[in-house]
This record gives sequence, C-alpha cells and structure tokens, in this order.
Amino acid sequence: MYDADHNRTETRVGQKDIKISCKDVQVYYGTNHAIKDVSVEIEDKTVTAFIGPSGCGKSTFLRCLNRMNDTIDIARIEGDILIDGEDIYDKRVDPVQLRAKVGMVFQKPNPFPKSIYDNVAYGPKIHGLAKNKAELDDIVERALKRAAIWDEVKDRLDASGTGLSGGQQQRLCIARAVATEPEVLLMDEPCSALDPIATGQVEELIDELRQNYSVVIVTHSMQQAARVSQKTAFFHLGDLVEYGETEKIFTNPQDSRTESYITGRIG
Ligand SMILES: Nc1ncnc2c1ncn2[C@@H]1O[C@H](COP(=O)(O)OP(=O)(O)OP(=O)(O)O)[C@@H](O)[C@H]1O
Repeated sequence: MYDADHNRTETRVGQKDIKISCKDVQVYYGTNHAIKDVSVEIEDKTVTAFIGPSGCGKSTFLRCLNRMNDTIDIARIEGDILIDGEDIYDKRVDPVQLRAKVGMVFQKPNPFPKSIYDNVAYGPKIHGLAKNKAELDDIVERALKRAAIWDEVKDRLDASGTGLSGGQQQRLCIARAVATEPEVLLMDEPCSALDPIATGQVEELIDELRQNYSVVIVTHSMQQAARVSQKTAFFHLGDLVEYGETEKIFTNPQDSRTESYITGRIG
C-alpha cells in the first residue's frame, strides 16, 4: 500500500506484514454463487490453511489469488484482491507475470515431460531471469535446494522429471514454482497424492518455505492444517466463516459451523 507521497506503508497484524488483501470477493460459475462476499487479509511469511467441506469454495478462492479462474469461461469474479497493495485484476496486469510472482503447486504432481533441469529452467528462461547458462545453472541449483530435492537429483539433472517418485515429483514442482522468484506460493492439496513419508517431507519443506514466502495451502486434512499452518480460514458453502490463529480455530472456534467441522460433525 502507498500513502499520499507514494511511500510504501504496511498494514500490520502483530509483527507480520499483510501480503494479500481481499475485499468483498464474489465468484460465480454461471448462476452458481461459489464465493460469497469474502474479505480476508493474508500475511506474509506465514502459512495460511484453507479448510472446509468438499465444494465449499476453497480451491475456487485459492485460484482467485493468481487469476487461474480467468481460464474458466463461466467464472466471474467481483471485488478487490490486492497483492502488496496492487490490484491483481487491473487491466494492466499480465496474468503470466502475475503467476510467476504467485506460484502454484497442484494436487497431482505435474512435471513437464522434460529433464529435471529443464523443468526448473523453463520459467526462468521465459521470464528472462538468467543472462547466460552459468546463471541459469545457479537458479536451477538454488531452486532444487530450496525444494529440498537437490541431493537426490544433482547427479541426474538430465533424467526425465516424470521418472521420479511421486514425492520427488511434487518437490520438483515446488522447485519449478520457486525458480521464478515468487513471493506467494499457492498449494492446492499438495500432499493428497503422496504417501505418509513423502507427505512428511513436503510438510517440512512448507515450514521452511514460509521464511521467504506467503504460503496458502488448501487441505482436506485438519491434522495437516494444524501441523503446517499458523493461520486458518474455514469456508462453508462459499462463506468464509472463520479466520484466525490456527491454534485458536482448532481449540476454541467461535462459530458453531467451525466447531461442527473440526469435531467431524459436518464435512
Ligand atoms: N471449473 C468449474 N466450473 C463450474 N463450477 C465449478 C468449477 N470449479 C468449482 N465449481 C463449483 O464451485 C463450487 C466450489 O468448488 P471448489 O472446487 O472451489 O470447492 P472446494 O472446497 O475446493 O472442494 P473440494 O474440497 O471438493 O476440492 C462447487 O459448487 C463447484 O461445483
């Protein structure tokens, strides 16, 4: 956000800066009103979990944050979403540039059918982040290290990304997302296709990533939300019912719908 003299000002909650500010957001798929008047401020350097029963709008809302809903013809979005004070739906914003800044990791690991190296190098190449091969090598190495997979793949960077195990593929996809120097990482059920060991590794990684990014994760697992997030948003039938400290949402929810969900009575 900027004040009258164009100096950067920050809205603070506790010690954390606000990274994403959403106001009165509505999403419609045709006549289906999937997100109803949602306002929320998402912190920087924090993991925020979106939880709620199937069909409540978690993924829809997540996709608003990097304009992935633009690719769905019948989707219509109203309201304001600002990242660092800038309206991401402004006509001047290029969605491709936006998605480099707001990276996304999907439910099913989806590496390109290319080498491990090329999977990570692709984004930095198209965004012109490296002047030469040595710089590109550096970016690839840094991203793979950040995604905690470098040691496992450093001797076979030319091998196909699709030949890795599911957990490795997901960490490769995380490396691909962080290679373009994003500021926000969106994760849509990133562990749902992984076994418990790979899930543990990715969860550990999410905890490390929050030192550098604002991470928003959709999860069906309340245990996972409790393990990895500091803030939790509970959605129900398109409404954001409750948002706050994860510990408080799970131990002392204010709304009866949240309580019913976390105690397993709905969902
Ligand atoms: N591409 C789409 N086209 C039309 N309607 C959609 C689309 N995606 C989602 N919806 C509708 O929007 C509503 C919210 O769905 P969404 O997938 O966001 O919920 P969710 O909470 O992420 O569900 P789940 O936990 O099952 O993934 C549902 O009514 C769903 O049918």
